[in-house]
Amino acid sequence: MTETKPRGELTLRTLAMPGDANPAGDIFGGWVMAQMDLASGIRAAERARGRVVTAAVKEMAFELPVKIGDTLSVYTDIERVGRTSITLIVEAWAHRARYAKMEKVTAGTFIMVALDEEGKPKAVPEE
Ligand SMILES: CC(=O)SCCNC(=O)CCNC(=O)[C@H](O)C(C)(C)COP(=O)(O)OP(=O)(O)OC[C@H]1O[C@@H](n2cnc3c(N)ncnc32)[C@H](O)[C@@H]1OP(=O)(O)O
Repeated sequence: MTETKPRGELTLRTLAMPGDANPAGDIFGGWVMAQMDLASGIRAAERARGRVVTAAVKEMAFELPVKIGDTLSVYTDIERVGRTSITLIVEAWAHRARYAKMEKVTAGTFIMVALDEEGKPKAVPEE
């Protein structure tokens, strides 16, 4: 990866722990996706000013591994607001435990949908 600067707002930071890894010390992709989903939910719920749900995840690629002890930072950028949906570009960056550098490890497109109290899609309010 050649990018040196994350796209979007820092939405979530967390630490990759041994319980999230395989015996080789590589963090499970599902754990990384879960952190990205959480960040999408936080950012989209702020924009929707209410409950949201993940409708789809697209174009996800794991380009570099996350290792035990890395700090994972998840950045979100709202690419599009539809009637009820919010599309976010989500990037996960690892701050390496042993090296003072950040690397983009994964990115994906998350589509979140605003819901009303009955769980039906509802219009995203004006900003
Ligand atoms: C907190 C969590 O993350 S929950 C865990 C995972 N997520 C879930 O369990 C969600 C389960 N799915 C659902 O509840 C429903 O399918 C919903 C609410 C996401 C969508 O319900 P639908 O009845 O299909 O709603 P509808 O057809 O009106 O689509 C709503 C919006 O979502 C968009 N959308 C729905 N599915 C997709 C998809 N696969 N890809 C892209 N956009 C989609 C639509 O384009 C529409 O956007 P717009 O209003 O901005 O034009």
